[in-house]
Amino acid sequence: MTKRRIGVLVMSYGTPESLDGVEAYYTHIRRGHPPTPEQLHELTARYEAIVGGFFPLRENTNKQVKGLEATLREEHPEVEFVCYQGLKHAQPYVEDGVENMVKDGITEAVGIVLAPHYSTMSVGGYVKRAKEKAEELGLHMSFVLEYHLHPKLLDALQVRVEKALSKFAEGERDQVRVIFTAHSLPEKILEMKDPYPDQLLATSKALAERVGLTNWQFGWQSAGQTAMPWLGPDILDVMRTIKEEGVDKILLCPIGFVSDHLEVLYDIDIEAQALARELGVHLERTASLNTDPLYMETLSDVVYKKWQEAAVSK
Ligand SMILES: CC1=C(CCC(=O)O)c2cc3nc(cc4[nH]c(cc5[nH]c(cc1n2)c(C)c5CCC(=O)O)c(CCC(=O)O)c4C)C(CCC(=O)O)=C3C
Ligand SMILES: [Fe+2]
Repeated sequence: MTKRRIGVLVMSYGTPESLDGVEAYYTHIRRGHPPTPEQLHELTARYEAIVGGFFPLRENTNKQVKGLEATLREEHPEVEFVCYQGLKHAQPYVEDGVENMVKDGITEAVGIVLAPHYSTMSVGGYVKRAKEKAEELGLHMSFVLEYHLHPKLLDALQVRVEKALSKFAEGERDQVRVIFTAHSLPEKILEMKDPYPDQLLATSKALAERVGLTNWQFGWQSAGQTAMPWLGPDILDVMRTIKEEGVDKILLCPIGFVSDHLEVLYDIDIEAQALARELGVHLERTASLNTDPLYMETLSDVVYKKWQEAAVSK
């Protein structure tokens, strides 16, 4: 008997294939408007500083998709899960992923984004595109919208916070200010009652409680350079402010990201580290989740539950 096949559309931001591809990628992020030469130069320089010949997010996403498929198959051998990639700003695009499932004869699928916190602008954007394509092609799809308090996700993050804290001298750990961070979004999301800030705070609080942190706060990172206001405070400003208050040990914990990429390897490891040196601050950051088995199990768990829910309601 052939097994029932279930498609899983695994969505992620996407990254260029090469330095030559940065312009097309940036143009896609800017909804078809090419960047100015200065903007292109600035972004290319940031990639050059981290890539060393390859783009880490591409490899990491490939591995996460494979890891999720392996975990789903191991945990649920009675059916056959098949994972497809759908990227927001690079090929294979979200729509390509949906089309590939249909071409392979998939008739039921679950979509999930490699980002644990829901916001209309980010996760909502991926889901809207996948839904539209699925409806057009007659594919039955349901979507995981968030998993920011999943116990296994929190387990994985807790281990990382504890490990990073152990890099500070034993008697100094209670002086370390832990800053949980995520990608900033335009402030206008607040008017739309977007759940993003609250979900990020919920993950932060859950972790602080598990680790027993009393000395922590939340900060936004990687805000865009546009005329409209973005959510703040920015972590670079937070670092300056708390240094003035006497804090000289900081741990950044980027809970909004699940992979090593530009915002972690450049915005934290290069930009924030340079500021830390300037301020005389000892700065550490938690390791990214990448293919941590606990993260793969988190994804597998929420995908399976969503598929079951959809199968029952059909
Ligand atoms: C919420 C959010 C996440 C997390 C959730 C998710 O993962 O979806 C995220 C992740 C990422 N963002 C990334 C890269 C970029 N994002 C940009 C621009 C923007 N990001 C935004 C939001 C987010 N971004 C927004 C509102 C903009 C303004 C333009 C727009 O309205 O869309 C720009 C343009 C230049 C700049 O502004 O720096 C770049 C290069 C990469 C890939 C890194 C790599 O390749 O290693 C990743 C994982
Ligand atoms: Fe981004």
